[in-house]
Amino acid sequence: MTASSFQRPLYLADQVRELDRRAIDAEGDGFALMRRAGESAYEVLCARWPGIRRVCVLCGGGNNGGDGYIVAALAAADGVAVDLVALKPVAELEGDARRAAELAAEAGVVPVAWNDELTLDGELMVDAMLGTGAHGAPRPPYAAAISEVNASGCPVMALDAPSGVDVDTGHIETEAVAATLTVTFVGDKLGLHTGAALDVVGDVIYAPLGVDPRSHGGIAPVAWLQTRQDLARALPPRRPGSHKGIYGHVLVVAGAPGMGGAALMTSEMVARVGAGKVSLATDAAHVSASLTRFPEIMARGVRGAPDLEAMIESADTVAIGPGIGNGAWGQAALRSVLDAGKPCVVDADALNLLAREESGIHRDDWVLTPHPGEAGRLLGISTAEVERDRRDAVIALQRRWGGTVVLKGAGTLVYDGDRLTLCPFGNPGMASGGMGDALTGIIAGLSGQLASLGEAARIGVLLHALAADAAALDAGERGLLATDLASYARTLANPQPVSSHADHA
Ligand SMILES: NC(=O)C1=CN([C@@H]2O[C@H](COP(=O)(O)OP(=O)(O)OC[C@H]3O[C@@H](n4cnc5c(N)ncnc54)[C@H](O)[C@@H]3O)[C@@H](O)[C@H]2O)[C@@H](O)CC1
Ligand SMILES: Nc1ncnc2c1ncn2[C@@H]1O[C@H](COP(=O)(O)OP(=O)(O)O)[C@@H](O)[C@H]1O
Ligand SMILES: [K+]
Repeated sequence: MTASSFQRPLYLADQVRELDRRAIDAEGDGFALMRRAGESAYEVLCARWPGIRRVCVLCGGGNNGGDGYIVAALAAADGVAVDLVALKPVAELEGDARRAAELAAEAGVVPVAWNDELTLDGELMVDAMLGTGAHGAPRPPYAAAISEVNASGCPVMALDAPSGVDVDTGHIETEAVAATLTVTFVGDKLGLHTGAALDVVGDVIYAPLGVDPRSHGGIAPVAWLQTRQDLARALPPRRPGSHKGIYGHVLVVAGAPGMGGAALMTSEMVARVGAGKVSLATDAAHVSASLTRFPEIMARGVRGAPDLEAMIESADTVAIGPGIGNGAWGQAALRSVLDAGKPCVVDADALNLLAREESGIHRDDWVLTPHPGEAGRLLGISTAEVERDRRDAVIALQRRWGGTVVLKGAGTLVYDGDRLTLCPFGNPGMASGGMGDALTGIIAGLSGQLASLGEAARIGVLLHALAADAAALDAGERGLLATDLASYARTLANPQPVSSHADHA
């Protein structure tokens, strides 16, 4: 896939430090960059908290602290009362951070050394304790200061990253500052957009500080942040002369005895995002409900392998997994699908069966959509290990199983062996049963309309999350159901205005 000009590149801490270094070399002055970091943070602060009277700035001993001293200097010069808590004595600061502290002193800011007796208050806390130079869990006195910031109950603006977050992975080892917003500098960081970090970053505002990371050749981003515009780019209006044969025939294999809901939710989504034809192979007991609810979907009860093989034969893509269980029905169905060698989207119980039974399988023409638990089973590691480094996990899954892997959960990652994309949309209302089935249907439904299965996975993840956001905007996150997504998914699958022949007459 070609790089979308809309997508924002994401980097690791070491890469951003290298970007900093190159920008400083080009400019010949590191302090100018730090000054711009402080200035842009202060601008964000004033826009978000206009008329603020009192701030508390906590500064660490490195350059992240330096950014904080600049913010403190600017606030004090503006007549804002500043309490500055220094985690390292100013006399021990070095380089640019030292210069920034001098600037704050000139503006009348008097630092107070951190001690456990301090009670933090103010209208706003500014977290300038740890940035890209942090390694491992926060050590004393940072750990205590982080707890104290969180206990204060004040809004928090984090500079570059909330202290305590691993900016490479989003992992939080012990405790991180819970920010209201994070202003991140020079290059945006992967770990601010996935996993546990999402609970503490607040709104992430990217401030490039005049540095264009893309102009610094040789530093390839580790991932790309999707944008809404990606949908319109991928899903142009349909050709007026279209017929159903060109948009793909998707077979959904889902719903072992007693699990018909998953089959209906998956196949409804296939149809709603515009597949040309949808068939459903399910347990015979679910057929009449399916026909009643969706007469457009060709539902058949599967009695044995020959039945299923015939249905697979006539399909372009197969989606398998939702509600297939781990019993005989599911095992036989998965075996038939894998033997047929058709492009497929594999989810849910099919992934658990794969993890249990298939040792050497590796394919290009499939999409696997594990949530972190399923991902752990596929890799033979724990869910916690998957979540500790989601990027590492999705890359390992793709290497092991091939194709395109979607690692679900907040900050969903999609990796096709070449490009890693991160979906910044979606909301906690999606933590409800059936949401994964909807995603499987959306990806399979798009597969016949896009250039590759990998693209169907990327665009499907985006569309699914945006549909959930639109639905949550209407009626809230709590109580959001997978079936609520259908009408929004349809709208989002048509991002361009629709024209009819009559318009051209
Ligand atoms: N001139 C530059 O390089 C620029 C740097 N910038 C800022 O500088 C930051 C990076 O600065 P640094 O490289 O000095 O790193 P940091 O300021 O992020 O952290 C380094 C300090 O934290 C301590 N530390 C590291 N891990 C710790 C842990 N787990 N527990 C307790 N203490 C720990 C180190 O001993 C050191 O004192 C960026 O995040 C950004 O905020 C920006 O001002 C832009 C310009
Ligand atoms: N907090 C969240 N933020 C964003 N997306 C979420 C969140 N929680 C769940 N999701 C998404 O909802 C879907 C849930 O899928 P899954 O866990 O397989 O559900 P189920 O098995 O119940 O169908 C995934 O696409 C996941 O990324
Ligand atoms: K910070």
